[in-house]
Amino acid sequence: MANRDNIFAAPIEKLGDFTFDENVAEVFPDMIQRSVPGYSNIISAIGMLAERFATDGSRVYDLGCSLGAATLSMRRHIKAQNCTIIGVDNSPAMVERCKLHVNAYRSDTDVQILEDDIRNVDIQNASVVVLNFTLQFLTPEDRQALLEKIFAGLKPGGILILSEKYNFADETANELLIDLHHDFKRANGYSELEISQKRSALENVMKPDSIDTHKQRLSDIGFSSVAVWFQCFNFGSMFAIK
Ligand SMILES: Nc1ncnc2c1ncn2[C@@H]1O[C@H](C[S@+](CC[C@H]([NH3+])C(=O)[O-])CC(=O)[O-])[C@@H](O)[C@H]1O
Ligand SMILES: O=C(O)C(=O)Cc1ccccc1
Repeated sequence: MANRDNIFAAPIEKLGDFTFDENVAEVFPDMIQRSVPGYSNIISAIGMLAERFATDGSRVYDLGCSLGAATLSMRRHIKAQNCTIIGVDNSPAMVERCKLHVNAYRSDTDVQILEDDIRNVDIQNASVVVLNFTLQFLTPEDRQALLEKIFAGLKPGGILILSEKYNFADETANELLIDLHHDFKRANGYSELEISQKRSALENVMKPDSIDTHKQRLSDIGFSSVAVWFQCFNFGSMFAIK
């Protein structure tokens, strides 16, 4: 059984910014499952998309891989020969645990896990790039630069899978979708205090874009076939094909 997330359960006097430290890594599977609507479905579908898009001898990137859920889903599905999956995360606690998960099984598809900032990682010969709830933690300028680098490193016909929390220009819609997300968290056992303290801790570090901003930015960079393939409340996932 994975450890239960009770990080924000007791009142925190000096609430700092949310970080992916040891405590978060320890409870991460429980936290993400109870916090992100559709997370398991998205992880499964990333495997299915990787199976379709991974090509022989290419690289597959999982940027902000945390404990490697998307990496492992892709490794299970990929049939192409001589692919390498490269998972990258800058949290030492996440990377340490991710390596344990990856090394628990052998597979034909090689997996390398790197402790690094995704802004510094070289992207080349890529058939699939995954940003599963990672882009939202970068500044707007860094989001643009990273997506340009991904576009340049993708092979023609390669796919970017981009999952994010969204905001909505219409204030009524935005508030309703945030409320529904909070209902989802309540239904998964989070208290009002946990919901409000986590919300405050995330305020400075995670600034969601709208679906329109994402689509426009991807099209401007040169991606074709940009589409939202999943949405539940204010969370969703897009693909963009080069
Ligand atoms: N600049 C950066 N460089 C490298 N890693 C970073 C950076 N900024 C944030 N991260 C890492 O991005 C991950 C975001 S979690 C991804 C879930 C995973 N994709 C999953 O499919 O389970 C999403 C969430 O918790 O909402 C964390 O592990 C950070 O350390
Ligand atoms: O919990 C939330 O409110 C979220 O927005 C999702 C999330 C999940 C895990 C770490 C950070 C944010």
